[in-house]
Amino acid sequence: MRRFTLSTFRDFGVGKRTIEDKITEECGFLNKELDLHKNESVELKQFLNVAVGNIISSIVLGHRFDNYQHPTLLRALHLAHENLRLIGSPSVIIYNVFPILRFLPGNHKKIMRNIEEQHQFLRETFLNHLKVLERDDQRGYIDAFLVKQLEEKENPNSYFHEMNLISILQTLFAAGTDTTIASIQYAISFMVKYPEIQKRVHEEIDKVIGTSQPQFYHRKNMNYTNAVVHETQRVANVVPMNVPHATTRDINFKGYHLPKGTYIIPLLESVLFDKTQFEKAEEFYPEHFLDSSGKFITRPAFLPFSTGKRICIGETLAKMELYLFFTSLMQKFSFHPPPGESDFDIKPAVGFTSPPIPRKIYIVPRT
Ligand code: HEM
Repeated sequence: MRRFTLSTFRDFGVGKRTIEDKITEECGFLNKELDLHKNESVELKQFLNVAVGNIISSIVLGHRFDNYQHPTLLRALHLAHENLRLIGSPSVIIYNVFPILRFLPGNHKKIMRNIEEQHQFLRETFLNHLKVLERDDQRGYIDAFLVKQLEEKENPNSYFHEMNLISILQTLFAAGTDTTIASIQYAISFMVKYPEIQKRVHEEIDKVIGTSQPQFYHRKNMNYTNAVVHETQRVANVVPMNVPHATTRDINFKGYHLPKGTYIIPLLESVLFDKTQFEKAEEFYPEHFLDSSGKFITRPAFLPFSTGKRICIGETLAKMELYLFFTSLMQKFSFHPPPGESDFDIKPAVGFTSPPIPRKIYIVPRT
């Protein structure tokens, strides 16, 4: 399924201009929505939800939702995000350690109910596709999966069955939206908190891109902005517990014997905040990703997408979304604390992913 998903993502333009065109198109819609709230204080999350949700919709369904209030998209995103919050809640962490507690009421029961509702919802809305499937005109991931399912219908062991498709859609909506939205929220929040960094990003955009549409190829000349985006991902650490893994054989790690099957939680904080790798590890310091002449440099400990065989499959897509949404928002607007608030704290929410606790931000158009 991982291989099928990666190759189908490529067929539908991930890593190519086609997906870039979809993202830049969505940047335009997002800017228009925000423009309706210029010189107001708003929570950005509601707008970013739909913008990023529309990119996943374009890949899986083959179309975006025109209306930023569209109930189908909002419901799909709500169900996906609520469970990510609940999975990281204290009662679920305790339940994971002591599964005997499953008989007691608590968030673990709500998660199961949500999953059931989500499956039902995805089946009713997105799989309506089946009725109009055109083998030679596949619109997105769902069509590609359904064509494969038809091809393999004589194979009783095929992985291409409805339950797998529903689970994949559920995963893509959860993993592919919440993390990216949280990262863009952090990027803008850091601009609010550090106006002098915001000013440098604006200056670079004006110099390199001017008033043209930001494109991914600009990134090679956008050293400072690129460093800001990387530093955002490092400090934000939006998947703090990573995804649980297990040892596939007995191993010896730093003198500890870990038998095959040992449950491992590889905390990304151990690399992202490693003081031997980042000189001001606890601070927001874009210079971590710049050399002495101001050129962008990568760092080996920069692993927000994890590493190894199960590294995030959405890395290429997420990097493009993060860079393009951030730059085009910054091209059109400047971001400030709401009038009368001088202190702008950025606090992470508790959950499996860790977005900033939503705060209102004052939006000013750049003329
Ligand atoms: C800033 C955005 C993102 C971050 C920080 C992020 C981070 C991660 C991390 C840390 C993992 C765990 C890897 C491991 O098990 O070692 C992961 C897995 C995964 N991510 Fe992402 N991700 C992001 C965006 C996306 C997007 C846009 C998609 C899909 C469109 C996606 C789909 C997935 C999937 C399906 C997995 C499971 C892969 C597997 O187990 O084989 N992610 N991600």
